[in-house]
Amino acid sequence: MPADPVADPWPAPRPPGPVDRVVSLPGSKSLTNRALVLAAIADGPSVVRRPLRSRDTLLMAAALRSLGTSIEDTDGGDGSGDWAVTPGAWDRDAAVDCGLAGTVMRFVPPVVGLARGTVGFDGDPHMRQRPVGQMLAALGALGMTIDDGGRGALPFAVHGAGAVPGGTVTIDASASSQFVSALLLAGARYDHGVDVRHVGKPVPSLPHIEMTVQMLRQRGVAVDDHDANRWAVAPGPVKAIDDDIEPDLSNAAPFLALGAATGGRVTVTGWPALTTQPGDELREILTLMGCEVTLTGGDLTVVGPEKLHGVDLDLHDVGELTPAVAALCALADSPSHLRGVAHIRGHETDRITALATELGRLGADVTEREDGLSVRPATLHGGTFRTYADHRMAHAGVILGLAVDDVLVEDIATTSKTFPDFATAWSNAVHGTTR
Ligand SMILES: O=C(O)C1=C[C@@H](OP(=O)(O)O)[C@@H](O)[C@H](O)C1
Ligand SMILES: C=C(OP(=O)(O)O)C(=O)O
Repeated sequence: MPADPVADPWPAPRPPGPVDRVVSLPGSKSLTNRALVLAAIADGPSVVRRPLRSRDTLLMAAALRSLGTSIEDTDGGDGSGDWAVTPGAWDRDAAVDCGLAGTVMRFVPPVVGLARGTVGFDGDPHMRQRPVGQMLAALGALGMTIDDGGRGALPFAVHGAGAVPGGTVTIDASASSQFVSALLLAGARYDHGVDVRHVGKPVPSLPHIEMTVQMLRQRGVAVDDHDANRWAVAPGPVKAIDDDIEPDLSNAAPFLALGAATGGRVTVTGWPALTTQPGDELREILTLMGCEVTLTGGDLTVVGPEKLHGVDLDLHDVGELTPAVAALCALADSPSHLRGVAHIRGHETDRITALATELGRLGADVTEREDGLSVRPATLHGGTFRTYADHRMAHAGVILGLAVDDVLVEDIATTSKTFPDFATAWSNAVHGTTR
């Protein structure tokens, strides 16, 4: 019988002293899933090099394959090679499992309009709670036929007619930047392109929209993002290009925290000099917390201070970093305020409530706010850190385990959403050479 991850939580390893470690990380989820979608609607075959192979990206590959795209492992399937993508005739009905991947639920429906067939979408139980209604309404306004039973949520079906008129559309994307990215990714292949105008509270995670725009431009697509809250994609082909996937800089957070929280040193290799990934912001955040941070020739090194300092941060643009940063704040010697992230209540779980609850259960002094958390210094103790099927909650749990004895992390395997065999990589990093 396999172990029950809830009944048998994972003992988070605690290093005996400051660590000195060099780590290489798997590829970026956000870059891999965009590269796959763009390759599938491109004007010829291409290769996604060093893709992330994790639950979210395997679900994306499966979704695109089910439409009729060929995605082949260039190494015969041992998991170390690239993905060769050949666009195919999208002429069939299909069923897409979104799992808990926002990128699958949001990026795939807009391209299904280009297919001929009816495609059903569903996912994990919590996926039915995650926001998508505004995006489905926008697709309707652009000329697509969606059947969501009036729920504005999973499960829903998209009826592809082989072409999408496109044009101008207004959307409230304050719940997720992925609504905008999704429309832009498909937009060049719509008859009139797409002109997306956001109306509502500020759009979160803007670097992820910049990532989308940059990847479209790299493929010869004209995008006008001159005005705030407006993105216009001109109609035309998406050029097939081979793409190298950067390491996932958001998943670097726990590994950099290993240096930060132990007063040790961790180097992450392959850090890009220029990137649209929000994880790059960790350099600034960790510096503010008292770390020494240097980027030399693609090696990012973090040296932790004797004691981390609290921070007052608006994480609106980089909300996915909140769980790791909140865990570090709970280890700091002064108060912290993390603001601007109301939208992360719609992530894999309500991350604000989950963090307040679980940090609090281990003794942290936390106040939950509508748009974030306040954390004051307190003496933490061991216990079970629940993860709510959220990979980044698991990252928060293991970070606490660096400085607190007997932290048990529930369902460590939930990290497979964006990181293959995280538990082994983490144990190796923690138990590596110590100074
Ligand atoms: O486009 C993307 O790849 C992502 C956008 C962000 O979503 P939200 O805008 O919903 O926060 C981010 O949090 C998510 O992890 C990945
Ligand atoms: C919000 C996240 O994921 P998703 O792509 O499922 O929205 C995340 O990875 O932190």
